[in-house]
Amino acid sequence: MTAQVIDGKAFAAGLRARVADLAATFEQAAGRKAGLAVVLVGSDPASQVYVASKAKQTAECGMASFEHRLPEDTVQADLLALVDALNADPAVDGILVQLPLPGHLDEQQVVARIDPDKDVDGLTPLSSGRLALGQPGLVPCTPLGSLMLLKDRLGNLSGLDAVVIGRSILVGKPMAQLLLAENCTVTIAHSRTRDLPEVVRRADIVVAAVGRPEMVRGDWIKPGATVIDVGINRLPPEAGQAKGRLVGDVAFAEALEVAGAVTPVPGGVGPMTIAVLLRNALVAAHRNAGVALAEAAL
Ligand SMILES: Nc1nc2c(c(=O)[nH]1)N[C@@H](CN(C=O)c1ccc(C(=O)N[C@@H](CCC(=O)O)C(=O)O)cc1)CN2
Repeated sequence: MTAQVIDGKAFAAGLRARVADLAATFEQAAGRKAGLAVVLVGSDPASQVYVASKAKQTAECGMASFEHRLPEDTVQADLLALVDALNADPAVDGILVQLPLPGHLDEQQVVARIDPDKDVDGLTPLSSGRLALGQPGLVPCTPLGSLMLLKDRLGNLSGLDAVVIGRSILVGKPMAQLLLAENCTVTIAHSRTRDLPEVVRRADIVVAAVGRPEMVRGDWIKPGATVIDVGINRLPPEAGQAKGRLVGDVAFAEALEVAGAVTPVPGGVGPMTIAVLLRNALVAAHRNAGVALAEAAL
């Protein structure tokens, strides 16, 4: 039987609609809009597209969008000064610095400078610590979006075997923490993992976040498993085409033959990333303004 294709685009649209409803209620209660600031340094083409989408979707949800585009040769001190100014701005509830930053900048220092109460990316040391300790806080967008898709498909995840392939700060590590908090038995696999296919074959849940096109093959997947593909890789263009095809880290057609459910690329986890960012910005706005929010509604 063919696997269910998990429609992240539709799920993200539903989440954005809920955010928009609650953003309007927030504006009534707080007497101002919730505000999200996004900082882009340089001209990476993919980052430009993501930042433009973030600004557009923020405004569509009825929140204030503050976009800061800085030149490629921006120095660390100037970027830190902008973060400081956004930290101090009462109209800004959430701050996101688009990653990756140009190589000459110290990413960790920039992220750590963000006020944890405005850390809608969930990447500051305090947010990471809270997640590890099981304390409430803001959680990185892609892992939280992936968890929402998993819970929507599977309900209770308790006791399931989960393998996360990749150990990045942005996805792999927080994803593993979230699955652990749901009482999964979690394995984090990475480039040095021995016999990766065999490790993956044991998993009821596979989260692939390695950045290697179609690396996870169909015969690695346990029959009926739920596969979340976080990879977004552009293949070289075929003859006569300007752009190459987008593929994930999972061989999608092969996975469809074995898995119980699988996210497509595009249209799976990707759209959830921005929808969860808007959700996090709204959560931060409520906390910063002292307005109550039933977070379960999101
Ligand atoms: N500070 C951050 N930087 C980056 C993050 C992040 O969460 N915080 N994530 C990624 C990029 N990203 C958002 O920033 C992002 C990636 C993908 C998508 C998306 O909707 N993808 C579409 C396909 C888009 C295309 O055609 O290229 C999909 O999968 O359907 C949205 C946001 C790295 N940086």
